[in-house]
Amino acid sequence: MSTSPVLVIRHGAVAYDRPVLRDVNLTVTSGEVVAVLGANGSGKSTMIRAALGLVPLAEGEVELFGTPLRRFRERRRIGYVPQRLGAGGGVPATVGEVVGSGRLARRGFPGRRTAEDRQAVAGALAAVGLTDRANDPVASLSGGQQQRTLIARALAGQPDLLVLDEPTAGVDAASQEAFADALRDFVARGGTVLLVAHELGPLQPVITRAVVVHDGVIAHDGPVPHPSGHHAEPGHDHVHPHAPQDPPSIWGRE
Ligand SMILES: Nc1ncnc2c1ncn2[C@@H]1O[C@H](COP(=O)(O)OP(=O)(O)OP(=O)(O)O)[C@@H](O)[C@H]1O
Repeated sequence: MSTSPVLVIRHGAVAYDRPVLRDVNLTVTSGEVVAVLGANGSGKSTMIRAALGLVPLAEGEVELFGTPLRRFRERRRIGYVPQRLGAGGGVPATVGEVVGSGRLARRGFPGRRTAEDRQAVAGALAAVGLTDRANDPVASLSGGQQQRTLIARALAGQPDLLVLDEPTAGVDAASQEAFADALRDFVARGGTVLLVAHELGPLQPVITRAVVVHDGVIAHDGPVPHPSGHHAEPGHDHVHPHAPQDPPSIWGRE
């Protein structure tokens, strides 16, 4: 199996109105499932968006599949599911249509739908457990199901790298298990995954490496750190404001 770098960030820095990321160095290799963890506002989303060229780097460089970002043209090799994007949004599309749109980059112009397209869409719907909802309007689905629709759209494109920003936020436990299985299957077929998460939950066994972002720098890169104290309690959702005496945590929301 090839272990070539899929994504490299070297000395990456991003600033909006103020610096948000500094000297980020990250290499994701083929077959890895890397979780980006860290507190609210630490820079996790910014890091993956910069890696995809959605946010400009103030310093440093990015390579995707061995090609510098500015010369990278094989967008279809990447499936990206952004954070909290309501797939419904008043668009009267069905689940099947939204997932089918994930095939567009793969089609030539004028782009007829092929048997392969149909198969990929069916496989992606099955992977996220939404086969029986294919003909329903996306707007009629729950938030978690809409999130799964977007994951299926990314899977339908049969990317080599799947980048997901909080894919399981607001998704129930059974769906998280189904998503973990879908990821396993994706990696078994040669895929690589980079995902942002607050809680790993059922995803934990699938994760091969964790990167913790703290205050705009990578504070840990290695095995998944174990949550400690009350952060480890089931159901702890990390959204409460911490009392000043709380120990600092690199795990949850502060
Ligand atoms: N487009 C933007 N313009 C200005 N500031 C931004 C922008 N996007 C993010 N920020 C700021 O950059 C910092 C990092 O944000 P980012 O979304 O990367 O954090 P995060 O770790 O993903 O947080 P969360 O867990 O809440 O999603 C935050 O202070 C945020 O307010």
